Amino acid sequence: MAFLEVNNLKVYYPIKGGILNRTMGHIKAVDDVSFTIEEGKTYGLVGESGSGKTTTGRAIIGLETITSGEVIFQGRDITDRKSQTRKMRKDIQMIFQDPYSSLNPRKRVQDIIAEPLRNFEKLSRQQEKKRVQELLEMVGLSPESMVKYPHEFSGGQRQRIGVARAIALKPKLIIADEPVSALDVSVQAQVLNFMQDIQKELNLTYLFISHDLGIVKHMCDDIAIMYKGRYVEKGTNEDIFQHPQHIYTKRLIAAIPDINPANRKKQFHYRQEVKREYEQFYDDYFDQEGLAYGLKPISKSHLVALPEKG
Ligand SMILES: Nc1ncnc2c1ncn2[C@@H]1O[C@H](COP(=O)(O)OP(=O)(O)OP(=O)(O)O)[C@@H](O)[C@H]1O
Repeated sequence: MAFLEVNNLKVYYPIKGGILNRTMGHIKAVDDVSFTIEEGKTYGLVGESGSGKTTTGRAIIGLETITSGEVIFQGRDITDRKSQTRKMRKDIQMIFQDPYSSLNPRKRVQDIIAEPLRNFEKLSRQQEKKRVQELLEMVGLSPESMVKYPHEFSGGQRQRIGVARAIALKPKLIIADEPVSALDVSVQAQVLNFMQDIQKELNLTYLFISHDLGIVKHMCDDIAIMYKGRYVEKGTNEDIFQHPQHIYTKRLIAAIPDINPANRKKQFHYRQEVKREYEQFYDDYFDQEGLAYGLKPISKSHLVALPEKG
């Protein structure tokens, strides 16, 4: 039995218009996406802005209405949020992208971290304080942090507070939506390493959402590349980085900056190779079905990426 199973997930948003505000069509934010995650592993969802990563994560946790498909968590169907038990809701938590806006600026750290505990567990004042202290210690912050407000912390520290809140209920699955993209590069590595440590310590499973393939390479066991709500390619970390099949994946890999001077020549040649393949693919694509897809071939640079070939 897979730990988390997502089958044929679709999330469509209606496009309203006209004087009667009728539904004129749909934005297919997630369009027929399926994957499984094994316990204790990290599954990466990668793609450019608007590809449907966040919607996928939010749909799993019940924050978006699912148009069709199913979500099975530890053998139980949790597609419909109403059917989720309190226990299931505790078991899946989310870490948000922006540690600056996701923490309530008017609340003290103690109240921020204790909020899920207050919703789900009946603890005495004393027990709650002890638990918050333990959580702060776990994420590497001092007990004095309890009485401070979010603005008194750096971005990396705030994301640690976000993690402390997410793990307060001892969840099993954490959906981490771009957890480090709002942070300085120098702090990103610290937070990512810390997330890996805590994963081992608590046997957590991650659904890791990112637009940054370099980070995903570092973090994820299995990876799916998304484009316009659909999968372009999925596989193990090795499949994706050592043997990418799709030109879109190859372009993303070619775009990862390599700061090691020893690799520059290799990377230059790889980029040239990918560019040639992309141009060939682009020509084939527009010969066959360019107009059907509704894209005007204005110039090659006009396109960020192309959909799956055939
Ligand atoms: N509530 C909504 N109503 C209508 N359209 C939406 C809504 N939420 C998302 N979308 C659309 O769904 C598509 C997928 O959005 P989503 O946020 O999942 O992408 P993403 O890959 O996470 O992008 P980003 O990295 O920029 O957050 C986009 O075209 C977006 O405009």
